[in-house]
Order: sequence, then structure tokens, then C-alpha cells
Amino acid sequence: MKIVSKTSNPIVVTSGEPAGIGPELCLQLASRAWPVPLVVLGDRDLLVSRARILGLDMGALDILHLPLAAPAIAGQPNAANANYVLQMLDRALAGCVSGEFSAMVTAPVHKSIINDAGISFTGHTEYLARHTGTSRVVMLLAGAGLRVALATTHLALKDVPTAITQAGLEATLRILHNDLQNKFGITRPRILVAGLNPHAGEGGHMGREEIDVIIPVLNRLRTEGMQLVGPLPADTLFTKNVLAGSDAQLAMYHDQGLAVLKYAAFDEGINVTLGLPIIRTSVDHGTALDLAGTGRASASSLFAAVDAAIHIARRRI
Ligand SMILES: NC(=O)C1=CN([C@@H]2O[C@H](COP(=O)(O)OP(=O)(O)OC[C@H]3O[C@@H](n4cnc5c(N)ncnc54)[C@H](O)[C@@H]3O)[C@@H](O)[C@H]2O)C=CC1
Ligand SMILES: NCC(=O)COP(=O)(O)O
Repeated sequence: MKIVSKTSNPIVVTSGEPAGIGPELCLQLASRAWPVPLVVLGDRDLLVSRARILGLDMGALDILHLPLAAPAIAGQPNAANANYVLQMLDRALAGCVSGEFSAMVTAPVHKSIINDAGISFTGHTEYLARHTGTSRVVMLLAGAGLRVALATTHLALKDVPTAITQAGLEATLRILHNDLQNKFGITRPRILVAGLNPHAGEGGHMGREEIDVIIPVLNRLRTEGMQLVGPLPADTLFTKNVLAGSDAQLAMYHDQGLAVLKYAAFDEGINVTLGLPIIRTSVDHGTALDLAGTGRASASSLFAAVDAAIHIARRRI
């Protein structure tokens, strides 16, 4: 997919689940002067009404209107709005592909309510991969000096071991290595790779995925010059001494890596989808239905996600 876009083109921000904190976080974007124009995608009346309730100044916030299907009540997601949420992603993606937008930044969506509407959906990551015809992408969350990538994303824990294949792991490491160079400007990335099992399998006595899958892939890619360390026991991979000098850390599954990242960097963390033909960054948190409509949710992750999108877009030119 060939994308033609200029860094100066606007960044589109999808406001996410209308009953969640996304709309009110997007309104806070108006409080800063950004070096690139921003366009917030969502229902104008919803944004105006949240701004009024919370006493937020919308300033000159540029809104690209997309109508809700049903009224949105803060804290109470409605499956009737599932298509609205996905239409925002489709519109933002189409604009990134055509070059209208230089990048997309996503506020959180509520995955289960989309599924309740009868639409199979596991996350933006997989959705954008499918809708750009990309066979493999990599989820990476960054913050507090960590860059945590995942070998598998949104799937049941019982399905993780079989999802970690030599071909999949090799593709993941190639994307991670390539995007650390191209999106983050790291010439020779040093990547720590976690094992799947406790103690990285204890020499095969506590699981064989390290021996049968992970080690052969690492050995193969090392012959190409990639700096790969591991498989390391995941419980000590994130200790200070082991992390020293690393550029990224590859976890084998969602909570193995993201629990650490969110402990270290929940306020400032960002999520980047690597391997896509477009630039997509996101917040590191979810819809926080408990905070929606209260004005108490922090917009710092959204601000960091916009900053990251600007940074990556500038590198691409
Ligand atoms: N990028 C996305 O679209 C993401 C969507 N989700 C979805 O969000 C929904 C809720 O997920 P949860 O696991 O409950 O995680 P969550 O991140 O929505 O909430 C977890 C805790 O963090 C707090 N929190 C979240 N964002 C905050 C913010 N900006 N400022 C202050 N406190 C904040 C919440 O109040 C709650 O106590 C799920 O449907 C999940 O799939 C989760 C993560 C990312
Ligand atoms: N926990 C991270 C997460 O769920 C983000 O998912 P996605 O919607 O960015 O794919």
C-alpha cells in the first residue's frame, strides 16, 4: 500500500467509545498549541455537550463530525453505537491512506460492547491490520524508558502457546527491529526477548517453547546481525541491570509485558502499532467508564500519543 502524505497534514484523533473518557480527553487537546493541525473525529453534539458539562474550553478545536447512532450516556456504553465507533476508525484510516491525514491517534474503544453488537473485534491493532491487508503487525507500548512489544496480542491465555510459532516470532522480530530503526531512529537496536515459561523453561523441564520455538528463531536472526538477548526469564527481564542498554523488550503475551509497562508508566505510556503502512498511535489505557463524564481522567497519555505520532511522522519524510 503506497501512502502519500505530508508531515504538515493534520493528525486525526478518533474520540473512541462515546460513553467512555475518550471524548473528554480529546476536548483537552484544545488546551495546547500543537505544531501540526489536529482534527478530532466524533459526534459534534456529544463533544459540545461534554465540554459544557465539564466546563472545558473547546477553543478552535477542529471537529470532523460523525453522527452517533444513539444518545451517549457517560459510563454506560450502548451496543447501538458500536458501528459509530468503527466508522471513526474507517474514516481515519481512509484519510491516512489517501494522505489527507499524516497519522491517526486513537482514544480507547470498549471491545466487549462492540462484540455485544455482534461484531467480532479484539482491538484497533488487529482491526487496522485486517483493513490495510497487513498480515502481521506488532503492538508496542512505550513509556518510562521502556519499549515493550508483544509476540501475541488479544487472545485467551490458553491459546498463547500455540500462537507462538517460529514463523510468527520471526516476523514479529523483523517488524520490531525494522520499526525501531525507522520509527524510533535506533540504528542497531538491542532487543531483550522473554521466555514463555517460568524461568524461561528451566532448560526444558518447565515447558519446551523456549527450546523448540524461541531459541531457533533468535539464533537464525542473530546470523543476520540482529542484537537479540534471550530468551530471558520474564520475571527478571524488567529489572534495572538486565534492562540496561536495551532498546526494546519483547514479551510473549499481553499481560507479561503490559502489566510491567503500566506499572511503570501508566500516566505517560503510549501504544504504537508497528508494521502498518500508516502511522497509528494510541493511549495506553482503556475507556475508564468509572471516570467518564467526571473530568477526573488524565489526558497525559493522549497528549503523549499525539506527540509520538508527530515525532514518527516527521521521521518518515
Ligand atoms: N486502546 C484501546 O482502545 C484500549 C481499550 N481498552 C478497553 O477499555 C475497556 C476497559 O478496560 P479496563 O481494563 O477497565 O482498563 P481502563 O484503562 O479503562 O481502566 C483501568 C483503571 O485505570 C483507570 N484509568 C484509565 N484511564 C485513565 C486515565 N486516563 N486517567 C486516570 N485513570 C485512568 C480507570 O479509572 C480504572 O481504574 C475494555 O473494554 C478494554 O478492552 C483497554 C485498553 C486499551
Ligand atoms: N492493552 C492494550 C490494548 O488493549 C490496546 O489495544 P488496541 O485497541 O490498541 O489494539
